[in-house]
Amino acid sequence: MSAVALRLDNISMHIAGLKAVDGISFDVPAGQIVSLIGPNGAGKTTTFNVISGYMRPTTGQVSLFGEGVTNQTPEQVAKSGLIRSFQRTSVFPACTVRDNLLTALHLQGTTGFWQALLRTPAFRVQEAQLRQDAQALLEFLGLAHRADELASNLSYGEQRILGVGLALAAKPRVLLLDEPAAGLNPSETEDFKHMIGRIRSSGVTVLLVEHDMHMVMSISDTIVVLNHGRLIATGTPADIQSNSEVIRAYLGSGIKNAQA
Ligand SMILES: Nc1ncnc2c1ncn2[C@@H]1O[C@H](COP(=O)(O)OP(=O)(O)OP(=O)(O)O)[C@@H](O)[C@H]1O
Repeated sequence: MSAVALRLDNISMHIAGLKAVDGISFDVPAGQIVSLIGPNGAGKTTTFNVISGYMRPTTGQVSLFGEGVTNQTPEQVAKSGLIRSFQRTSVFPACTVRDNLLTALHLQGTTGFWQALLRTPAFRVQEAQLRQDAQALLEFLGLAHRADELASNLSYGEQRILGVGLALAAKPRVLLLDEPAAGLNPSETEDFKHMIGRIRSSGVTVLLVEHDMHMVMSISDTIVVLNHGRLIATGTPADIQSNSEVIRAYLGSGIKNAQA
């Protein structure tokens, strides 16, 4: 049996009297791509907010590789290895693609201000390592040919990929992706899909919220379906596509289009 990367145990989140999330429990197995789907207002973003420490749940526990992270701040959760990439791009537009990644990698660096100022040997060794890491990340993202371009000159799809690169620079064990395909054209969506596959192959567990059912059905190992704050189904893409409650609540007549 594979290890559990992320476990939600009876999570509820009441907001102004509304049960935005109502007693949900599910596991994200290590090394899998798991998608969280459901109609608008189902509670997906609220669940992400609870997992990543932006909201304190009304009830329940979140654990990451067996360690409780409920009620930790987003910074503490990130330190524990869970990084969230937001739907809105968060790149530095006036910096080159390479400098964006170097800045994100620097945030993980261990040498301090004085070492940097005095350019100590430790600083120079780390600097060389960061440049190598940035190059490896550029190649992983498929952005090596755009390395010296200003981020503001990238297409929307490339900026989204760079945004994920900034999250990867933090070396996550679990990556949360919020609607990665939103606003992407079909070829950008295809590129993004392949990149998510490469992220999984590199050993990072991925949990995503996504409305693009082509993407969800073709890349997910497991799908978790929410409706009105409750978990109504969990299973493989094939299970979910034939689940009558999910079809009624969400997939509806779009089921044919949802097939990978
Ligand atoms: N800060 C808030 N204040 C009031 N109500 C909220 C707040 N956040 C979420 N809600 C409500 O909680 C419910 C769940 O919202 P949530 O954004 O989690 O759904 P979602 O599944 O992410 O929807 P979408 O697909 O539209 O992003 C909705 O009824 C929403 O209006």
